[in-house]
Amino acid sequence: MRTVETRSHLGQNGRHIHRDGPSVIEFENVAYSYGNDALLADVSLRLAPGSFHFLTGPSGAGKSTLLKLCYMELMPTRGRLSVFGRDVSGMGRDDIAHSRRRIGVVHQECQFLDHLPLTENLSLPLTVAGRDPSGEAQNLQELLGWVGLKARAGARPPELSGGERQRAALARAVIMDPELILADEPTGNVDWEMSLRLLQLLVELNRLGKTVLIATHDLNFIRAAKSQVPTRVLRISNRSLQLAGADL
Ligand SMILES: Nc1ncnc2c1ncn2[C@@H]1O[C@H](COP(=O)(O)OP(=O)(O)OP(=O)(O)O)[C@@H](O)[C@H]1O
Repeated sequence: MRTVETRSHLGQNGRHIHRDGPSVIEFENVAYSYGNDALLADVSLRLAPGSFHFLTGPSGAGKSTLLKLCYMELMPTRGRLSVFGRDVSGMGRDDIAHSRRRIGVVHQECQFLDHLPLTENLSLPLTVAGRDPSGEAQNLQELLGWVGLKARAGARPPELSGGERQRAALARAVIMDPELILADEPTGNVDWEMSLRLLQLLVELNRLGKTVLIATHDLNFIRAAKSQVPTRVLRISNRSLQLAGADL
């Protein structure tokens, strides 16, 4: 693991995190409905800076929906949601875009531009943010090394294995040095060895001070994380959030 190299780039926000500071995310009695029926009702949750949380629950319970609320892709139907201390209901488009830059997202299905090599795919968030990727070449190389993909820098996404794509997705999610990482089933398509490798990367990011929220069905993955880092496991059940039992 190339911890030292990576710290120079990824520790920038982490170093300043006060773990007892304002919540990164706070749900207060939040409800969300796609149609008439409430999918989530009365959800209250606080993610403290630097905390590591899992979100679990049956398929269709609303895990991805809750992550989308955190990323402000969806807005609560009822209740109050604050992201980095700001009530999302008062945010305009620019505020949302600004807050999103502080969040790195790893999706269930990694979306890449298939015609571009990996390095260019990874530097897209920089371009979107108006930064010149050529000035960040060193950071890009460090990130590729950190996720073990230096040798694959010129490969196009369809040439990558499932595990390589997941690690590339994680590298892309953290290229802007986010304070919060949201991962939706990051181990969905990879074997156990690769799951552990991804876990190691996520734990390392958390040790650099980043707040981590992972939605997963994979109880073994959760158990492996619990042996390495203090975590809280939340379960969506009956449309609300509960702390999972000590069996996990
Ligand atoms: N855009 C949408 N419009 C209407 N219903 C939706 C929409 N997105 C999701 N749903 C429904 O909301 C419910 C929760 O979906 P969600 O993806 O949040 O669950 P999940 O817990 O992440 O599931 P899984 O573990 O299978 O990924 C599902 O019944 C789903 O069909």
